[in-house]
Amino acid sequence: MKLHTALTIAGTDPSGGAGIMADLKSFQSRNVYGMAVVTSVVAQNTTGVHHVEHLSLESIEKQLHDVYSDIMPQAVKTGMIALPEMMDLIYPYVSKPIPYVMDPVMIATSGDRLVSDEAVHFLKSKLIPIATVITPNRNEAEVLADMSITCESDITTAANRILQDLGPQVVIIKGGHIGENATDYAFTKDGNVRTWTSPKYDTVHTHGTGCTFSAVITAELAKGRDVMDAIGIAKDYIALAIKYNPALGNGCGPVNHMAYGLLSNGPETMDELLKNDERR
Ligand SMILES: Nc1ncnc2c1ncn2[C@@H]1O[C@H](COP(=O)(O)OP(=O)(O)OP(=O)(O)O)[C@@H](O)[C@H]1O
Ligand SMILES: Cc1ncc(CO)c(N)n1
Repeated sequence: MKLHTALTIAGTDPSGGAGIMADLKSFQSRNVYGMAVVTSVVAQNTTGVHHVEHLSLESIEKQLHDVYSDIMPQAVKTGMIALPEMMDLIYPYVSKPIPYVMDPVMIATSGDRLVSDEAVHFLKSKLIPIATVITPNRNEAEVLADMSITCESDITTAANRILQDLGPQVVIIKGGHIGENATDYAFTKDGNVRTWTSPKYDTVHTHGTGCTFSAVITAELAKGRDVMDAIGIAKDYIALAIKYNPALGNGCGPVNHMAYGLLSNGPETMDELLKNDERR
């Protein structure tokens, strides 16, 4: 059976809610073969980040080499890349001609900082310009556009600044932290704007929502799906994952990666899987 392939380059979460663990769960749920390069080992759980250890550049380089020299991913995403030197090293790999989703991770759901100021500068000058899609939340968009965002028109201004000054193909400003509903706004380089809205669930269990959302987009792009369709699937996936969260842990708990597959009539029916098998 032929499977599409996707790679995440990010930090870890031993409690399974965010980072690489959330990415691999998302890839798997979307029937994509997931691969992972670890940048930093993070001791964290639903209550916060408690310790961070960055892997050596040598280790990251060897992991990247082992993936790309053997199983070429059809799409790649980056999450927590804490240091500018790591970005330098990752740059040639994410510049390959496959979709690149960059989640500009800066701060964990718990409020803990995950990357240095210098790394944010590098993110803007190096990685964002070559990204297919970037997925900042409100705070991250404020840092990237260098302005505060308090209303819908600020979102448009910030997105246009990001597109013009930093140059990704598509910027999605996520509305998890803005407004009464959870509305996400996508702006493309060629002037298209689209929004997706779901109810905003009144819950603390949103640990790893950003990682999950961008990982589902990556999985769909790996299948060759159009960016806007990929975002629509990711939006439905995250809304159900939050709604049916398993209420785990003592703090901000993780989301439910099984909800979308169980509850939606997604395209990956058993029939389709079998048809793919026959085509092999
Ligand atoms: N309470 C909520 N109810 C419904 N959807 C939500 C809620 N919170 C976030 N979302 C959705 O989850 C996705 C991720 O957005 P969010 O703003 O939480 O990202 P983030 O802050 O980067 O996540 P993280 O906490 O992992 O860093 C978006 O599609 C957003 O609209
Ligand atoms: C490793 C990692 N990446 C991203 C986030 C953001 O949620 C997190 N908490 N941990």
